[in-house]
Amino acid sequence: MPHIMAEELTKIYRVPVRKGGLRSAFASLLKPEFMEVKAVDGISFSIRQGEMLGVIGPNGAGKTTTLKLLSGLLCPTSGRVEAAGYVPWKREKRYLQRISLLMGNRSQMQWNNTVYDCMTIFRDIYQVPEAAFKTRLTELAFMLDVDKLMPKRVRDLSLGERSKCELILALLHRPEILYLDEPTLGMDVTMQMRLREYIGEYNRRYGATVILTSHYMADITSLCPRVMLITGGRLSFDGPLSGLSEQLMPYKMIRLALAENGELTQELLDSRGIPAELTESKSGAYSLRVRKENAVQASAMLMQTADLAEFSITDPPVEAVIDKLFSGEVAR
Ligand SMILES: Nc1ncnc2c1ncn2[C@@H]1O[C@H](COP(=O)(O)OP(=O)(O)OP(=O)(O)O)[C@@H](O)[C@H]1O
Repeated sequence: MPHIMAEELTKIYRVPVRKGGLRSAFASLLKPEFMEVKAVDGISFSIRQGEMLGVIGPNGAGKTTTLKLLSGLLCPTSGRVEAAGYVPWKREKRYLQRISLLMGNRSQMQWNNTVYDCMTIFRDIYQVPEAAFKTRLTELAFMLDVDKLMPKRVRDLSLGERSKCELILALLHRPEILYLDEPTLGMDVTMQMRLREYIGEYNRRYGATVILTSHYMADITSLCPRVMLITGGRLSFDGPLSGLSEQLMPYKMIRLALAENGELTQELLDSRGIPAELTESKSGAYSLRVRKENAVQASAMLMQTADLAEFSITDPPVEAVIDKLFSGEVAR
């Protein structure tokens, strides 16, 4: 049985339309107009217990709305959703105790409290036994290097420090499902790596299901064997990362270096009918892009045409695929 499943999940926001000008402002008071924003548009998927899933997509694609629907912060407009045997939007206490929703751009902590006070408030809300609270807090604070922050007021923390404390709060009650929305936001590179390591470790140790959104591809590539790509509220891809590049960029990269005094130009490639596009050339080293179906033919022709010192053929890096997707260069 899947741990989480969604069927034709849809969320439409109803947003009041505000027009400029005094007359229109009065008119909209008397007869308000609304427009509909379809943030999530009929997506279906299922997730096994213990899976780590990365949700990616451009700004405004519907990633956060999906996490809010799964965690029960929002009620779907239509469709079905179930997690750990519960219907999230019913917000049953037993469900809320099994999950955590961490949003990198929102704080769960009261600004005037000390960090330690926030921890004890969460301990009480989730009824974490005192001994377990102490052990978990000590371990997490050590791992994330925040021991010294405990007496500090939340309003005095830097963004990265706050993100680390938010993660501790999210893990104190040892949830079996972690919904992480941009968890590494504002952290320096070392801390991002440490946090990733810990999330991986948490998943392995407790068999937790983790659903993660991030614009940092390293979060996704290092943690998530499976990715879902959401674009315009729809699920455009669900599968392994490598499959995503197959779908979005059906190309191979050829890198080669020529033996002394050789030169490779686009004109030469075209004149010999080699189906490849020269994308970079630097001191005798070249990068070429070829469509997958032409890779073998292009490689053979290159070997006949030029005196090669080095030759390799690879898939495009996933970061390049995502960059292209986010910049709108790849058809969605
Ligand atoms: N409370 C809301 N009311 C109205 N529209 C909303 C609301 N929240 C989100 N939207 C709209 O729904 C769409 C999806 O937003 P969502 O926050 O889910 O996207 P996202 O993929 O998480 O984006 P980002 O990567 O920028 O965080 C966007 O068009 C957004 O403007």
